[in-house]
Amino acid sequence: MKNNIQLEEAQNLLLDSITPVGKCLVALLEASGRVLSQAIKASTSIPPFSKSALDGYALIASDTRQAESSAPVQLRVIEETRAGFVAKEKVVSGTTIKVMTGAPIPCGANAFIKYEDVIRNGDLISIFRALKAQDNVIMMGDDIERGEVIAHKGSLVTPPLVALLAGLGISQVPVYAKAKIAIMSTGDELLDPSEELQPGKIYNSSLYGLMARCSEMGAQPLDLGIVPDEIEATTVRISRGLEKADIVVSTGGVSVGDYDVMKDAMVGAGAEIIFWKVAMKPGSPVVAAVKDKKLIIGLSGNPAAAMVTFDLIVIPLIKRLMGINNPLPDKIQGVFADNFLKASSQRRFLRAKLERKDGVDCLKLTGAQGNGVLMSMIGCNVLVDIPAGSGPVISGQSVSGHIVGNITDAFHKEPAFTQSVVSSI
Ligand SMILES: Nc1nc2c(c(=O)[nH]1)N[C@H]1C(S)=C(S)[C@@H](COP(=O)(O)OP(=O)(O)OC[C@H]3O[C@@H](n4cnc5c(N)ncnc54)[C@H](O)[C@@H]3O)O[C@H]1N2
Ligand code: MOO
Repeated sequence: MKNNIQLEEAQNLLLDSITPVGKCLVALLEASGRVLSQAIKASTSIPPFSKSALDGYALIASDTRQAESSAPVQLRVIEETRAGFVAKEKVVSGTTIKVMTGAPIPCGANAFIKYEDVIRNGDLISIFRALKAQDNVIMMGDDIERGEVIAHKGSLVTPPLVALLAGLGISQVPVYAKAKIAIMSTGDELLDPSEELQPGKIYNSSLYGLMARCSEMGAQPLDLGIVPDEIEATTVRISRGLEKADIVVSTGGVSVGDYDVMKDAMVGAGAEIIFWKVAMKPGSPVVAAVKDKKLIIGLSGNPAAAMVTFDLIVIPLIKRLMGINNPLPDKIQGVFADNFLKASSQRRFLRAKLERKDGVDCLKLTGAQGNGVLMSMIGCNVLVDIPAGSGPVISGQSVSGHIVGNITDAFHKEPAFTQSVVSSI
């Protein structure tokens, strides 16, 4: 068992020991947010035929070579067609077919002219300028060529990709299966939020927060509930989790107290401890074990510490399980926009929010940084990484951080809506 290792070593040790879960085919809408388990090749072009970019007339460009404002060329209208229909007639020299936007190019034609640029009189149109072949034609394959790879294995299925897949007539999408993450919270003090609060007890916040995080990641959380601080009960619960899930995550019981039973329970369940303690604050007592190639990760009981370590250690594992090639959080460099005066002998992760001001990426603390303080997880999208042995961090100092949430808000100037305050009920 390794002890007190660096975060990067912990991340890599765990990432190296897992492979993506299975693959499956899902309906198009269900694929949104999932990861492709194979590359997608276009079996058809988009558009599948050349078509008109505007409402107008299909013609042969060379027929208009002599056209001038003072000497228009006249063409005879022989048919009308529109999107969804194929013209029956062929355009031959001296003729034209009226079209609506999106109509397939009629046989014989090679350009379109818009209504506003012609004068129609009976079945004749007058054209006052010369056109070139392909003018106003959206060519077949303009968007996607048949045979083109439109998305690679490991790509995230985003809404534009859903649209492209639909455009190619793909209704079932090959994706990685959802990772199943079983989560339990240990602690004799814990109550479910549905229960009445009792003296000395607290509500179990971590279980719900971590399960919600799993759902947000597109994984499937399995609720293993609250477990008392007893080795045997915890062992049984770990084993139950291992039967059903790809990873088992627990909170609490990882420190050195008399009731910190997690390591013993992991061993009791037949797992081998990989490491205990990571050189970071919060969340240092995290413990990881493996049984039959499945990981069990014991996070610290302090709610914010549990969430921070979940983001830095467990989420990359979930991403890898679901086929994402680069699962570690992206890094960002920014200007610290606060004062954090506490010197730190340990490497410390501060909950912060990215705000772009006058083109500068500022990292502003989201609130108090105590290991149990959950409020500052709200709005936190970056964990500022303060190296071990640092003195106070002051405003204006350059810092680096790990992106753990949605940072698009940072680029919006105004809030999208007026926020109303909701009191707890
Ligand atoms: N002698 C030492 N004591 C402690 C050390 C140490 O190094 N030496 N480390 C401290 C640090 S740092 C942490 S973190 C904790 C880790 O302890 P545990 O993982 O065993 O966590 P617990 O003691 O079970 O809980 C800590 C704290 O969080 C509350 N808690 C626990 N679970 C939940 C939950 N699901 N929802 C909400 N709140 C929860 C719990 O009541 C405690 O207050 O050890 C320190 N001690
Ligand atoms: O390591 Mo504890 O999780 O710092 O709060």
